Amino acid sequence: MEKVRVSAVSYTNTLPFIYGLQRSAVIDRITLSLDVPSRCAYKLIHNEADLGIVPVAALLDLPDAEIVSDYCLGATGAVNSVFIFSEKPIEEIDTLRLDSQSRTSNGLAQILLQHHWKREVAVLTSGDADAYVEIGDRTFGKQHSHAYVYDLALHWQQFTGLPFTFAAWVANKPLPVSFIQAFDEALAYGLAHREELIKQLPPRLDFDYRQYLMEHIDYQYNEDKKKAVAMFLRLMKTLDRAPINP
Ligand SMILES: C=C(O[C@@H]1C=C(C(=O)O)C=C[C@H]1O)C(=O)O
Repeated sequence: MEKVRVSAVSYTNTLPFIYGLQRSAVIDRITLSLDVPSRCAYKLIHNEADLGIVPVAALLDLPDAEIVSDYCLGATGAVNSVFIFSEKPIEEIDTLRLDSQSRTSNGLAQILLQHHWKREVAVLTSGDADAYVEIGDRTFGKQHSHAYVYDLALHWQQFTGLPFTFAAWVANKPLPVSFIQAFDEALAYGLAHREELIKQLPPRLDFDYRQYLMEHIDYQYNEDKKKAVAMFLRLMKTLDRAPINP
């Protein structure tokens, strides 16, 4: 069989998965690329990859896709790496700039503005705005750099009572069951060895990697996370289709 083309997120949150894949025989059956989330989505949609950790918002553009793993990038409460940053309270913002690296969090921000905070806000993809969405490692240590900081997974939980799923392992075509099994075992191995991985990360005074990878990111794709995906996709369809990434 040809190698399976895998697109994984290039952020710290995905390192446990990479750690597991690199220590499994499955690594010889894949070509692995590391991409920002919006690019993972693009690759799956345009058949430049077969399997990826794909922002769940992109499922709307992937009619034949299947979530194939028991693991995801999620959170139960605060995630600590997906924010709206602002100098004004959310009640006073008129414009929001999206993050070009995101699909899901761009949608989540707009869902929360419309349905949770009940605000009508103009959405921009570039330029100056009252507030902006930012995801991933670029947010590390930035909690005190803005007057107002909204952790979007925390606000989703307050809005719905549910955990949140940012991205899930998605295949855009049927893959052999034996491959999927071996792949998932490699992911599980990486998660079980997070402490080893954390020891290898360069220490940072302004960010706690252990708390992030052991507590904030919640990797289990369980029933409540599935419910969250269904609810999120339903709410996405209620939005005026936002300008999103390719
Ligand atoms: C928790 C995060 O979740 C991410 C957010 C995504 C998105 O907004 O589309 C996609 C993948 C995840 O990397 C993060 O990046 O900080």
